[in-house]
Amino acid sequence: MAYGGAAVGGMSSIPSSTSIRQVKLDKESELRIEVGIDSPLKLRLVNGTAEIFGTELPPEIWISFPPRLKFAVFTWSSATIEMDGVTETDYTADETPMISYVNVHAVLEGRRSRAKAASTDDPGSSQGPRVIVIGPTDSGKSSLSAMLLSWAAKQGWKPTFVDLDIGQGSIIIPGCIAATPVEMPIDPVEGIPLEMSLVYYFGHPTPSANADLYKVLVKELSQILERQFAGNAESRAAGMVINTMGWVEGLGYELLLHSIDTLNANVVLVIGQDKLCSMLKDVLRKKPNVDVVKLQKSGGVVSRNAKVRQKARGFRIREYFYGLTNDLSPHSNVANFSDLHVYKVGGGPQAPRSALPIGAEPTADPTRLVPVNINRDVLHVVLAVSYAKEPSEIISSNVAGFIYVMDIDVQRKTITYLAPSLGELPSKYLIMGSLTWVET
Ligand SMILES: Nc1ncnc2c1ncn2[C@@H]1O[C@H](COP(=O)(O)OP(=O)(O)OP(=O)(O)O)[C@@H](O)[C@H]1O
Repeated sequence: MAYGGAAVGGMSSIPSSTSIRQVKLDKESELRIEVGIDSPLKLRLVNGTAEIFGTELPPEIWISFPPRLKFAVFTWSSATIEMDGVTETDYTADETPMISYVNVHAVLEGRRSRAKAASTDDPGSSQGPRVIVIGPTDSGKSSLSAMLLSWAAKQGWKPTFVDLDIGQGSIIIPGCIAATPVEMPIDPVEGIPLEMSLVYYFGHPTPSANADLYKVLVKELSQILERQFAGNAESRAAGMVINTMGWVEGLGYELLLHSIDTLNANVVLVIGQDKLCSMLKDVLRKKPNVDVVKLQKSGGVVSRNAKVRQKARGFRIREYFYGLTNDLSPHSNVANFSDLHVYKVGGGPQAPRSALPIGAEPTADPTRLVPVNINRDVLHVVLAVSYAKEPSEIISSNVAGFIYVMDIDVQRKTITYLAPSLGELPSKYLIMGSLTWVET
């Protein structure tokens, strides 16, 4: 799911067709929609009040939702909605977990207010809630994170959104861990504005490619956030909402525990899994300031298989360069092989076997930098542009953005790449993972 921006309604226009359908929603019910795969859907709130994942709909304004978007229009009171266009499905539901979600929000609000009132000299009590949302794939983690952030922003807080879900990547592109302050309710169409985001590139859609690097990057991100919180009482009191990966077993579970620990989460929300919830309660019992809360999964959450997820990753990358509605104009540039330094991170033994003590097994160094010779293997790869000033800073540096390799001319030793903006890249150090994309 893509979300972000200032307010719903950036893409309004008046529908031309006469096929407008009206849906009346009763108190605490929702209209669940999957937009058709080929054309957008227009929708407006005719009367009452309604919200999409925590962001209120403006009255009377037609909003265009892009193909394939899945969402729910929920009302606390009652609402009349009009739709114009094709949907894969749309139906109303009056059983939702929204009351329990908003109750969590109310508790978090109380903690934020108490943190704001506390003296900033007391780092413990001036820290607002650090909420981590955990659950299997397709349990509604991103949607719940969006609601908690939007409801907080609506009340004037600027909570920090931390996205550790490298599989989908709701802040920027898949393969990243990222954080950004959320200053306004999130626009379910436009996504979160990127300007303030802090992004680290892991490079793969699953952590198993290099789990130790994932941990290192979560640690880097947390250190920067701690520094920011130390100097900013407002964002410290607003706290964080952390979205996680849907891998909750084995290594995935271990990485979740690592994230809880590293980011000092003090509210653990577990969606829809009793076993996971009780495991976490058990292991976190020794941390009395951490609350583990089980929440019900919404029946509206749409499941996505591996193929759909893979496609969604491609759409996300396309959206980064071209915008959701082709409203961005990326630039293609040409550089010489010698102008760019591409590195892969991790892999390969740390030291040759001959250099190790007898009997010792060579271990892979998760943060080892491996220079990449630019050749046809780099074609169609998405590369992160590091802020590093020298190679030794690559692991600890966040990234400025991404380029996409469109063409490699081995004879002329030139590389043609697509960049989101014109001009020189902020750095010549590029990180390569396994993320590729074929422009369509
Ligand atoms: N109540 C709802 N009605 C309709 N669609 C919904 C509802 N809640 C969530 N969805 C949609 O279901 C899909 C999966 O939800 P979401 O992304 O929140 O799950 P997730 O647990 O974060 O998934 P992942 O583990 O893949 O990141 C999304 O497209 C989301 O917009």
